Amino acid sequence: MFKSDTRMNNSAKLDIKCFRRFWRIRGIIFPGFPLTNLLMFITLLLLALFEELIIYQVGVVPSRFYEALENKDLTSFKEVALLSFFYIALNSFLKSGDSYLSKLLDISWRKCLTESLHTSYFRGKAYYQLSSMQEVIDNPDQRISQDVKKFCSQLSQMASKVVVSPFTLTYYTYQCFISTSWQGPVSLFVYFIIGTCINKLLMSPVVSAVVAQDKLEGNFRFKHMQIRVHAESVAFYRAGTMEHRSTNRHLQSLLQMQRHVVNREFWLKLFMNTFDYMGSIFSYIAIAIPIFSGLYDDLSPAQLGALVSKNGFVCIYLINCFSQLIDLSREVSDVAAYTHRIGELQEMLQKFSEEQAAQSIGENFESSWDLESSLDGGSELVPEAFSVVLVSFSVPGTDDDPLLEDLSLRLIEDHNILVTGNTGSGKTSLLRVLAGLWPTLQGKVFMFSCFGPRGIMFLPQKPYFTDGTLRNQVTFPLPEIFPVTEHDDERIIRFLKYVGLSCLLGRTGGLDEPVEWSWYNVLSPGEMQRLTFARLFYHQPKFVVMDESTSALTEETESEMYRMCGHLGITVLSVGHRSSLNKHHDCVLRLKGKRSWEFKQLHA
Ligand SMILES: Nc1ncnc2c1ncn2[C@@H]1O[C@H](COP(=O)(O)OP(=O)(O)OP(=O)(O)O)[C@@H](O)[C@H]1O
Repeated sequence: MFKSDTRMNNSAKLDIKCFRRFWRIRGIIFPGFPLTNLLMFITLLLLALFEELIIYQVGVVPSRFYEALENKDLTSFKEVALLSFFYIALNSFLKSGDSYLSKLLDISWRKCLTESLHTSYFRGKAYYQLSSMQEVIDNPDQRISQDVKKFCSQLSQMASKVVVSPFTLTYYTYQCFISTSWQGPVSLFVYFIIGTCINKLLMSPVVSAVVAQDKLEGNFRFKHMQIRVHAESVAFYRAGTMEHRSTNRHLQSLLQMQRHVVNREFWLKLFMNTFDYMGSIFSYIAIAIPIFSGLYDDLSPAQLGALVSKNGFVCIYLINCFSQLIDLSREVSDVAAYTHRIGELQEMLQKFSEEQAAQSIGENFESSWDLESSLDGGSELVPEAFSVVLVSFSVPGTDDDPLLEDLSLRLIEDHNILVTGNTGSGKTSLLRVLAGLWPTLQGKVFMFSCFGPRGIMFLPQKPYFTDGTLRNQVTFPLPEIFPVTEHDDERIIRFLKYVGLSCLLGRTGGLDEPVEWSWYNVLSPGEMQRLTFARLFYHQPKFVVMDESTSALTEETESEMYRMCGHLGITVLSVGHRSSLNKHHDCVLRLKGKRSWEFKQLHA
């Protein structure tokens, strides 16, 4: 496993680090251009503000009803009744608009954030490095798909409330001050400050527990995915019982953590409920102070009733604003937890990106396919793929124990090389070094060819199939924008036929028919290797590096594949164990274990 010096901080809290991470995410969900998200957010705020104004009008309607009824004034009663219907209709419209806009914002934020993470995740080989660093960054897939989704939806639901609350607080504090003098607002503010401090204390443990719960959630989902992907192997081993136990173990840890979260939330909720109910009592105390101190003694009963109703609403609403802020703590703790998980991923991806930028300075090969030279066909075909000069390497993170030392090797045109050696001697690792996936300890790999159809291509030990049509499998990894020529169909069909897979055309219904099934489930290992060869012939690179790519084929088919490579002018470096491979290669690199190796001509 890869090791990293950047250990992730497990004690996720609502602290300055959380705010810093949130601020970075803010830059992504509110990009400088286009301003769509910002405009949507401002509209949402205006809607929320307008909603608050209407709520105030609705809130003072009962006091007007009191006045009209006490004075037995029918005209004014009708007016108030009509007005209240209008306010209610307007309020419903504003509430629905608010919820509609916040959902749109949720989608738009999710798009920005996920796309930004995708950009860093698929840049260079970050996805590969992350997959080898599970102990540092758990479940990156869950962070990108689930945590981002929950982050955006929670944030969009609470954002307008948080931003609008200073305005409503100011307004209702002012109204409260008018009706209860300074005692009312001051006592309510003291009450709120004490509440916030207690809330902060109770919320921090919830944040770290939610982070841990999300990690276990990802592990549980991953276990199910593992069984789904390897269902056949599990069935062959009759390992259902064993896997059942293991999956239940994951579930148990998850549920245990969920219980832990619930326990911690209990105290938070207990406090929130107490705060809410105490708040409503407090609001009556705030109104009682001026009444009992004789401030309104000169008012008639009708006027006093209307005033109590109006002031009662103002104080209760002010308390309600405070309560709402405190109630938001559950959402805030969730958002803080997701902020940490997304932030950690961003930081790790940023680190990879910087490392890659530093590494690629001075290197003369591209990390992705060079399509330019394939397009214009004009670049020079280089007679040498790479040159390995006195290279030593080890599994990254175990630098003191090299797998191979002082290796020198060149792959030149028409000189096929076979790499053999015991299992675990470092054959695949050598290919990782050649492909730039692993760094070297000493020495250097000089790449003279680009990656791509006119350069060098790597066929990994485990065949890879993307989702999509049969054409997508053969032309992989060329992107859709790559021009497909009119000869393509003919070439694809010809190579499918050559590798003995023309039957696939019938099974899929044609080159461009989308298929629902997974290629891994329907193709045998031999068929997968044949399809990989069809892909190789289609691209017809100058050089190919193959890792046990014929292990599932018969010797006869293997010979046909190598014959076609020779016919198409593809120079091969193969990793393999079979002696039948010797005849297709000019020299052999034997990895002897314990860091040593030997290089020999095969046909003297
Ligand atoms: N990601 C990794 N983390 C830790 N150890 C690793 C990792 N990848 C490879 N190794 C170790 O490095 C050594 C060389 O592995 P490698 O895959 O190169 O062997 P190989 O010669 O290709 O074996 P085989 O013939 O079985 O494919 C092995 O001992 C393996 O366990």
